Amino acid sequence: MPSRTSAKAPQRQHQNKTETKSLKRKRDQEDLQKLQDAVDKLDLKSDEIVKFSDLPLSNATASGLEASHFQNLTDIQKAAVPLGLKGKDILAAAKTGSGKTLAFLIPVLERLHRAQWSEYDGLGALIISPTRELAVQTFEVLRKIGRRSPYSAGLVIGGKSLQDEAQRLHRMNILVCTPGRILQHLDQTSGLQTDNLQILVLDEADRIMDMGFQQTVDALVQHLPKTRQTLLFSATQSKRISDLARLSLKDPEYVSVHEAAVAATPTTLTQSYVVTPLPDKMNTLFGFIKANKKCKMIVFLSSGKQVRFAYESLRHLQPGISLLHLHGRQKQVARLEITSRFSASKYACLFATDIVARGLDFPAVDFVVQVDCPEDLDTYIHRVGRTARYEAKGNAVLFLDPSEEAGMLKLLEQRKVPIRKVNVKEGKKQDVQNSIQSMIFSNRDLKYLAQKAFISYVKSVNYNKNKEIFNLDKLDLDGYATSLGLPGAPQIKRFQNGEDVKKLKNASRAMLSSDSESDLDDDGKKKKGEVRTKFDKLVSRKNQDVLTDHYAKLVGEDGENGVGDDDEEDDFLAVKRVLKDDDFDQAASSDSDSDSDADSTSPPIGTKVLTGLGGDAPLVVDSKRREKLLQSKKKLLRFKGRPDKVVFDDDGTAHHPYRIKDEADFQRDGDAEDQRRRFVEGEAARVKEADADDKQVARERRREKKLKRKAREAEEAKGGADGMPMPTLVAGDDEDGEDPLAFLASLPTVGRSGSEAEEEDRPRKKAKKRVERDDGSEEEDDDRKQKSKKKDKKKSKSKKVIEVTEQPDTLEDYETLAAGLLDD
Ligand SMILES: Nc1ncnc2c1ncn2[C@@H]1O[C@H](COP(=O)(O)OP(=O)(O)OP(=O)(O)O)[C@@H](O)[C@H]1O
Repeated sequence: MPSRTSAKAPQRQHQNKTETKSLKRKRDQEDLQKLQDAVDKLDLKSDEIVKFSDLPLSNATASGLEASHFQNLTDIQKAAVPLGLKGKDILAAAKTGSGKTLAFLIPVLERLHRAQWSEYDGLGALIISPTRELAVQTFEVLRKIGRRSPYSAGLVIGGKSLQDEAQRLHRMNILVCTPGRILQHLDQTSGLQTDNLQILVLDEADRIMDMGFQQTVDALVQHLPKTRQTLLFSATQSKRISDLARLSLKDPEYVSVHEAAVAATPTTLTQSYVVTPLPDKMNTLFGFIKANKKCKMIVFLSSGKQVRFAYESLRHLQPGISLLHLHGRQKQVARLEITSRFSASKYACLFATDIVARGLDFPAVDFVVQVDCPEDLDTYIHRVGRTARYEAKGNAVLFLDPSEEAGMLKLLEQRKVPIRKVNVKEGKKQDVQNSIQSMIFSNRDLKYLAQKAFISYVKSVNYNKNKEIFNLDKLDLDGYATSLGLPGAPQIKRFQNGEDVKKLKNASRAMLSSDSESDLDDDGKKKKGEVRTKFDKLVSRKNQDVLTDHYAKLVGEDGENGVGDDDEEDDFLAVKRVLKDDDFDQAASSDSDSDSDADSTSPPIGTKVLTGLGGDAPLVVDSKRREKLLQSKKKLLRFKGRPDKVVFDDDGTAHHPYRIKDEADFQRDGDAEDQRRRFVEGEAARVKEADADDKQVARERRREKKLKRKAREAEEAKGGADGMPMPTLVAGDDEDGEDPLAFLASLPTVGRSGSEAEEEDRPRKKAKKRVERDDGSEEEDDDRKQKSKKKDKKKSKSKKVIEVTEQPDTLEDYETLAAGLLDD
């Protein structure tokens, strides 16, 4: 009797467990229905929604928000979240720093919750950001508020092997990505299914929908189902009908909480402008930085070259505050490191391009300084929005050349941006021009950077269509070049024509100022009794060529320190140097017939002659010279004749691989047929021997693998018994078990653990099948237990990919992340 009771006990236990689970499932269903009812009943005009706890949210999201210390909703959240919960398409606009990120992340998590999304359902939500930094930031907020949610989320911002990323993507429920990279995956990664996509979010939507991303976004949308919900957010939202059509929005709700506000910028932001002529900008900037050493500030410049030059030159002048710089041509790891260093700094000055203008939420920024005029008012609004975020105060300063003042003020007024004029205190001004000049004199890299900075600045002004503000004719370019430490302003071919160009080209030395010319005798040497400064010597030096040997070595290097090719400088400012006879020797000559660019007497359109720099020939820099050189190398191959193939013997002597025997020697070796047979037999014996060796090696390898596997299984069994987590392996892992993408991970499944969580997450159909089979015999039951144990083991292995992997918290983690995931 007792034995029968004890045999029935496990069966009863199992039954109890199953009942508990089915009860729990029933309860969950009821909760879900209640939640859905509450969302349906949600009054969009209600003033009673003040706290997140007033919203009908899942427990996971509510507790994630609470744990992240978010309690009260901001205006945009009050307006957009209820609409988002109801599944509406939204076009939302609200000032910078007003909390738009949560306003779209909460509807994302809730939509998946109410659709009972599980890891097996694939991609449910796609969040697109225009820059990698912003994508990383959004991913971080998602991790914070989604810490109790069961979904896996990935960050796809490019930079590394597409294949490595591809292996993981099919497991992700939410992806935060940049447009280019996700399109690449949608085009090439077969495992990434978007058929079920529930919700698409475009953060900084106006930027993503504009010209730069137009084709990418259109192609991207082609991959997505039309039934999805779409949310568009920005501080400067456009309501262009064409954009709405491109995204197939369904009766979109336009939410603009600050439309009636007196200012388009945060009320806690103090905005001023300083009129400082272009040649004085560096002095004013340095003075400003020195006067605000106990502050955190972002200095915006118009291009990466400007940023690099300002950073490199001013850091040598040691302003007494830590300087950082950020631009799009830095390596991804460096970009992330700088972003997190600046975030963590109390006092620092970050020189940056507009890659940080949108969305980034650096804590406690005191000043935003716009040294170069923003390209449009939207850019102005986003740039100044890096300070005075949420409820904090902040200051923004705009440097304007006198020629930019009227036009810019008109724009600011039109867009309701309150700004006042301030003057720089004379005593605070710092003259850094001489220091920069002497640095340039001793540092050729810096000189090169200064030239590039000058060119890119002039180019940015010229390209801008708003000629009321951006007018090259009104700028003192010579003075600007001198302020960058350059001996003279490069003339721009586009503004010269016909005779002027010839004169410029032929009168290279004459192009020096008449003063310096008169200081020199015929040999270019100093006249008796004249005092010549270092700077005069620099100006009159013959070889002012920016393509020094040193630079030539750097050409082609990319990234942080390289001063390599510049994609951006190919057009009217692409400058070109006349190649000397011995420069790229044959390359120039072989090019000369087809490519008149190399001809020193007639520079083509798009060529810029550097004047005022001295030398026998006009100095021309060609940003495409590398490609041309490569092309000509190809051409040169034609004249080289056929290549010879050689093999090296053990002594390193080269031989031709095949040697034809002398006829007499061949006859001496006997009948041709006999020789053939002997050769075939010999080779067959050699192949057989090699085959046997190969088989032996393969056998040994198999044995080794088997031993390894057994050892691993024994260890796993031991580890399992100790309650330790099993090592995680995913398809595509290499043998040593390293997971190349461990960082592309999940929001942890908190609140439920182990098999319980698994049970819940498994598709309901499968669970139902198991319940139906639960009344089997004892024997069958044991059998099934064994099988299910094996199954569970398998599942726990695959599930751990999602559960065990850690999110990147430290910079090193991000480096790992970068190693696997990153660049468009
Ligand atoms: N409900 C809230 N309670 C407290 N702080 C909040 C709340 N919502 C957002 N914040 C904080 O406000 C800051 C700005 O939020 P967020 O980055 O979402 O602004 P944004 O509107 O997206 O700005 P931008 O237009 O510059 O992208 C963040 O530091 C965020 O943590």
